[in-house]
Amino acid sequence: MKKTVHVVGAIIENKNKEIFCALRSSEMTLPNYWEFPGGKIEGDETPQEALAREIKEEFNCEISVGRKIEDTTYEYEKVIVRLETYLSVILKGEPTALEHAETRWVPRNQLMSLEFAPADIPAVEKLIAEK
Ligand SMILES: Nc1nc2c([nH]c(=O)n2[C@H]2C[C@H](O)[C@@H](COP(=O)(O)OP(=O)(O)OP(=O)(O)O)O2)c(=O)[nH]1
Repeated sequence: MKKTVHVVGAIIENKNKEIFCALRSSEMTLPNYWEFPGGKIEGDETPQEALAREIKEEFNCEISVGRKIEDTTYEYEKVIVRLETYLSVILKGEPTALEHAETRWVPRNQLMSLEFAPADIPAVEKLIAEK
């Protein structure tokens, strides 16, 4: 049976209403797809705690986690991913990509021009529809 992993992604928005998007590197699982950065929830972490930890680990900055945007489950070839995404803002620091291949700040109406991981598409569509 396929394993289900519970993943959280941060939809970080700046003052210009742009959203922080990160390109998974060729060394990561699901390489070369754009994503909302984050990762798997560990132990008894809340989604908010997991997100803050992952963003600190992967981008060396501090975020504040706000409202939930989407909660979708997507079945990949080898794994089932439950992805919860939360709107977030940067509290401290500038995000520096420590593991990702590239990062970009993108206005909502241009999100579709990036090739997002399939599990992220419902969140992308919701963000575009909101504005
Ligand atoms: N972080 C994140 N992962 C996503 C998104 N969309 C999506 O399908 N995924 C998938 C990719 C991975 O299979 C899984 C999370 O992996 P991860 O690489 O971020 O987390 P991790 O460091 O804890 O895990 P790993 O790659 O070492 O196995 O969820 C997304 O928007 N953000």
